[in-house]
Amino acid sequence: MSDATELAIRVTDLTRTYQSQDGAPERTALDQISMAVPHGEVHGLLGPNGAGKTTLCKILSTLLVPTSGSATVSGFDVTHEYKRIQPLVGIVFGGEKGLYNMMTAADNLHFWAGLYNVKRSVAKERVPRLLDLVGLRGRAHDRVDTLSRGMRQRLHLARGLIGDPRILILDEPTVGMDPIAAQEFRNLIRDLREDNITFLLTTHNMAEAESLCDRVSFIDSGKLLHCESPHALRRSMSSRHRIVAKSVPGDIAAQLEQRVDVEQVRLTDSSEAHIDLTDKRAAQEVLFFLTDIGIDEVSLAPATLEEVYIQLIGERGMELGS
Ligand SMILES: Nc1ncnc2c1ncn2[C@@H]1O[C@H](COP(=O)(O)OP(=O)(O)OP(=O)(O)O)[C@@H](O)[C@H]1O
Repeated sequence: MSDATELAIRVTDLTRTYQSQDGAPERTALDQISMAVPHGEVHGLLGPNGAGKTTLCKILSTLLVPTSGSATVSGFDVTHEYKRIQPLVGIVFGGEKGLYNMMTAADNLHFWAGLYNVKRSVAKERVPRLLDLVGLRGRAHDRVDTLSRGMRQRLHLARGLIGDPRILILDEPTVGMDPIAAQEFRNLIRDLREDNITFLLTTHNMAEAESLCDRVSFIDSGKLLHCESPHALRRSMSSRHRIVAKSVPGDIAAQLEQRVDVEQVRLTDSSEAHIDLTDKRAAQEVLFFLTDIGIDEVSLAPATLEEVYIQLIGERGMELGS
């Protein structure tokens, strides 16, 4: 057996192209991507519109075949052993796909249980349990078109779990949810981690990726740019050095702003000063200076994942993936 069996997902030199209509050149959605995701990891797929994230999710859930290269899920090849993969993988696509509006929440889950070959007796126990898990037991007998968008997303998650998957692929699962519903959804994912489910999560929400993911892969124009923990990425990729200090007097803030290596000094509502500097050395100097004059609530703050994203991908903005 190959070492791929130790991994939930292994992708090797994976390329996927799409034929275009009207004789236009074919489009390369994934360009020789390689990555490995161990069991139990929450792995984020980040990148701009058209980067290739959904294409990767579809290949791993055996909805699409690769053009070249290979991918395995729990050691099974997506092209040749897709029947072994299907029972292991749950898919949750954001938006409207995958639920039948005219059917009730419970009937939708029973329907999908049938497609996943879940025994009736098992489904009878599992459907109410999953509805409970996603907070929809009270709406079990309501038609899907009477549920709010956030509720439908939670029902999507229950649908993704109906086959008792080992790997759950979530493609923008919180899109369109209000902040509370999205928070509850994230809490659910944290709870599910306890069951050692592996998650592949596509999101444009950097705070979500930062709070949920063990590691993230940045994809841009079908290529993998970086694959690291959010924390490591924030530390290694950031060219920004920010000092956060409490109770900085106005004259000191003004004095710091005069330094050539200080980009900006911003005073926040919580009486913190955010001092952005051009390099690490300058940051250390300012750090020493502040502690010297008795300001002891002072620290270096790494960039957020969102800032790293903008740094990596932002400059090309809307051109990407077009
Ligand atoms: N069925 C298709 N036919 C032709 N081209 C496609 C098809 N599906 C996707 N593409 C193209 O492949 C590229 C990658 O698309 P994909 O949907 O994988 O990106 P994405 O990263 O998921 O984007 P988004 O964040 O907008 O959902 C894009 O250029 C897209 O236009």
